Amino acid sequence: MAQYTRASGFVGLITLQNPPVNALSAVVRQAIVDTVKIALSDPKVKSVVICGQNGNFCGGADIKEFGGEMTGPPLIPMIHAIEAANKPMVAAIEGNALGGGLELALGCHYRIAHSKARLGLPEVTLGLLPAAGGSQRLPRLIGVPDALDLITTGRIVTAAEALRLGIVDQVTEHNTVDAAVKFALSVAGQPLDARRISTFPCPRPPDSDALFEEAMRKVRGSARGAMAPVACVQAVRAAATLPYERGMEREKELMATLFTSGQARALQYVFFAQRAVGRWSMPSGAGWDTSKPRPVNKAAVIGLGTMGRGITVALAQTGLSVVAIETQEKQLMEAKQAVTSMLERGAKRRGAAPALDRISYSRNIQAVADVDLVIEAVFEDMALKLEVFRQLSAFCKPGTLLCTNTSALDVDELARGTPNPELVVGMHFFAPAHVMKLLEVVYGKRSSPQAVATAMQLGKKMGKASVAVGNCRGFVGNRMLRLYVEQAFFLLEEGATPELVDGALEEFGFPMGVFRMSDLSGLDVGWRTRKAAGQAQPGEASGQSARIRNGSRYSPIGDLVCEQGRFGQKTGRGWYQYDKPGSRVARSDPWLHSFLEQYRARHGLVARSIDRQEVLERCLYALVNEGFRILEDGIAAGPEDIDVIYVFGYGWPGHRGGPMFYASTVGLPKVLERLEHYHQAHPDVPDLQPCGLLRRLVASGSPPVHRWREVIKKLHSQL
Ligand SMILES: CC/C=C\C/C=C/C(=O)SCCNC(=O)CCNC(=O)[C@H](O)C(C)(C)COP(=O)(O)OP(=O)(O)OC[C@H]1O[C@@H](n2cnc3c(N)ncnc32)[C@H](O)[C@@H]1OP(=O)(O)O
Repeated sequence: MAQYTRASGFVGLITLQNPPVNALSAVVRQAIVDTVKIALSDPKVKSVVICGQNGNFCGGADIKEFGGEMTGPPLIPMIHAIEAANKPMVAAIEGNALGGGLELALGCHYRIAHSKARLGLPEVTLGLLPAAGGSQRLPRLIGVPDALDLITTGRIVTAAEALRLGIVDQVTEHNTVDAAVKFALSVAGQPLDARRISTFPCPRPPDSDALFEEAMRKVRGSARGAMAPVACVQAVRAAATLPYERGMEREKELMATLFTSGQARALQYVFFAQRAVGRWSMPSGAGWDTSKPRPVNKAAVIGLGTMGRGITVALAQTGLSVVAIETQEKQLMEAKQAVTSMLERGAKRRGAAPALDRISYSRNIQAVADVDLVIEAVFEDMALKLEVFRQLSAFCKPGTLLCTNTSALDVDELARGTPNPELVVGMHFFAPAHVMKLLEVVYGKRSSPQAVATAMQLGKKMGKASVAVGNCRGFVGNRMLRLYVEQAFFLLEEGATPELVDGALEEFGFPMGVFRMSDLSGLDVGWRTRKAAGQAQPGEASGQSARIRNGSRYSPIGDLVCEQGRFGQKTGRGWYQYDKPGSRVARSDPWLHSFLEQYRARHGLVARSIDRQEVLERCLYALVNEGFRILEDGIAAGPEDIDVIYVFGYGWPGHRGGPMFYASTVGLPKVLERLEHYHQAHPDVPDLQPCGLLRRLVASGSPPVHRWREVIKKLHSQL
């Protein structure tokens, strides 16, 4: 709702009240309409201030209402009434003014912001556009180029930047409502014609056609099939080329298309999934609501390779003191230089001072003596990690949390090697660790809920989407990825090319297909793991037996490509060819195509025609099927956990909502039917056999994704 009071005798004060972010629900909109009427009809009131309760102006339209039937007064006429008011309307912005919240403020005649306020139009991240007049008012207020930037990216700006751009009229360090009331009194009675943004002409840059074409090219390049960024450009173009009323009509049309597209629903699901993963739980029942994190003020990072350096930067940027430890002098010096320049670059981007003095460097592991938490990031080798953990257990103060950054190793085995296994958790960072948004927090059988809570809180502080998952080979992300990549290899054997597979996946919305991604990350990484597991066997055998491991189909194609020294971009050759080692532009490679032909001939395989639909179904449904197994095994607590991991760590397109959400939109019966079909066609691939949980969900009427947790809970309680 909204509370109406009078301030300083002559100012009507409307306070939005809808915790926690004062979202513009139907009730709030109705209350705004009612209180504005009261203020405008009260002859004693000379001007009006709109503010939000609890230091937060407004987080925008109530996203939860988007799924259902819209009730209550619509936003657009409400904001028009505010703009048309004959008394000065002043927005007092503390905390967040986002989306519809900022659009409401743009309807006011003046905007006063606190120095810590954050303003933006992030609708594009929810698959929408600022359709309460924001796409038409903002360009009129700050010009087309800046409006395009903010609206197409959803970028949130500080009060200082908002002042510089002309979004707000004044920034205060003091009480914002007091400042706004004082300001409102000072402008009472002044003419308002020049303050109604909708009446401003939109400043049109001389080269506006080129500007919009460039903006469209840019969003099409990065949107990967997402509709909202394109619609945002179209809406701003309407602001620049049409009168306000017609621009509003265009905004409405574009919004209607987005609203019913399915992409908005997917992105809004991701928004809530991101929040849901914070409410983590462990199979014991312990979770976020029962486990208190330990305070972490000082942390250590052991091992300053690529991952260790990124983790050091991420920790220092969070405000922690960090001891960065590397035993080799030369590597320590190199790492120090690299960390310094990463921090300096980051600070320059943010316009802040680099956090260089938060880090101390040491060659001595005993420097961990006074830290609260250690993140070990040495080479992925169990014996080496066990030795490091043995030393940490000797030198750390009691209660220090011991985290291992690993993408594959067994967290329980590592914990067993320490006297306090309850203090051990996995923290699977993604490279580059200071940039990538995902963190898998891996709890072992004996990890204490407090240790998990501490790692989860630290992840959140680092700005990561942190997901608590159980311990198994590959955890959640890599366990599912293995099957996706494996299907891509099988498709090559059956007649596909890397270009076909990558083309289908990139058209789906991945930034890179399997093979371009493998070239980027290095083919040798997986080869080393397969060799260690005894799967990759040197030398070329032929016939079917060469393609079987432990009774299941195996493709040695990746191993054979590696045997040629083709490790991807770094060697200038991989699944594609590159101009030179390190170059990034992938070109089709005739060598690879003839290698595939010879391979098929040697193994008696007849190439068949494969279409993009089959590529998608094989790769994506195999991945989704493993996701169901992960849920069945209790490694992830719900589909949201898996979806957040895939959207934030594996390039899954957000507008498709993550793999489990995607499966629900395809329809679980269809996913089941296609998996059954492919399993029948490939009985030597047991992973294609549909998971029991998937069958169970289909048998129980394919409930919507938000109800899967109930089915899984029931399933686990029956075991
Ligand atoms: C015809 C006109 C139609 C449309 C035009 C307008 C469209 C819009 O306005 S769309 C909404 C645009 N706003 C946003 O995208 C902001 C979304 N919110 C956030 O980014 C953040 O929540 C925040 C920065 C405002 C606050 O962050 P933080 O303090 O970290 O809190 P949480 O994110 O954990 O949020 C707390 C709690 O609030 C729920 N919530 C937040 N924003 C909204 C919202 N706009 N509508 C509904 N609910 C919202 C959030 O889900 C959390 O609750 P749960 O933990 O229960 O999920």
